[in-house]
Amino acid sequence: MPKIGIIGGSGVYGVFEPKETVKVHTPYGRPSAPVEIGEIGGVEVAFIPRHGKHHEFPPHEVPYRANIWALKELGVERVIGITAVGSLREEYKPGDIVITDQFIDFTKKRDYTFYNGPRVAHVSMADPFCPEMRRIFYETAKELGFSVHEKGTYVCIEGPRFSTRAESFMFRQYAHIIGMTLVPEINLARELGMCYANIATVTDYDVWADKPVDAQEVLKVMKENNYKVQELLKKAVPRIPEERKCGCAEVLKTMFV
Ligand SMILES: CSC[C@H]1O[C@H](OP(=O)(O)O)[C@H](O)[C@@H]1O
Ligand SMILES: Nc1ncnc2[nH]cnc12
Repeated sequence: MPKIGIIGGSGVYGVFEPKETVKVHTPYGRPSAPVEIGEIGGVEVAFIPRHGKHHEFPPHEVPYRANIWALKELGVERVIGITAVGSLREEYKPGDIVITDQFIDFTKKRDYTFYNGPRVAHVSMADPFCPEMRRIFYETAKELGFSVHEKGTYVCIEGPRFSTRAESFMFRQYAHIIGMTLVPEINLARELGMCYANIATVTDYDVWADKPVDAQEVLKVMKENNYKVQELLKKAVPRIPEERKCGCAEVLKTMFV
């Protein structure tokens, strides 16, 4: 059973040669695509392309609950979310990698929880990312010589449109990177006691800089930098300890009312 699950974002459609493809049905419908099972550096891993095999799910229609539920059902304990993000700061440059450590939620109408009653849960989100995985990804990216940021606050917008200049200016006051998919993927993983880490690749300077971002630019830059994500996963995944000492699952003890 794979203990590590990877959710690939825009431009990331396969991170290994799958040994098996599993069709999972969940109480929340089907995941974005059948789950691919394979190996990275000798470690069994499950993979789901977030937007579907042919990028058919826009960010606000991704079946986030089904994706996380399917991974959980397959035995996954740690989720690695790969995302393409815009930069809100000069020093976060296109091509850089960010090991996100905080987020701000500006989404509007998604399915945020597995607990819509009668069971009620309030999950702690103060430190939402797995510290064990974050350390491993940061150190490995540095070893590989990549330009990597140890921290970054990700503001998640509803999309599918990009921001206005006024919105971007506001987001710049308190976040470093911007995307459309971290929420509610991370909330849902945490509600099931899973670890979550985000490897974000910067693709553009959003709309505050001279040239406003467009989708073609995001996909082009992501394609050019895909090898970094592949190399990082290849080297870092085998370093993730099987036994979790991070405490991410501790939230389950206190979240139910
Ligand atoms: C293709 S442009 C916008 C699109 O790219 C990012 O996707 P992901 O986070 O899944 O890599 C962004 O969040 C939007 O969904
Ligand atoms: N500038 C941007 N805004 C929102 N999502 C993005 N994904 C990649 N670049 C983005």
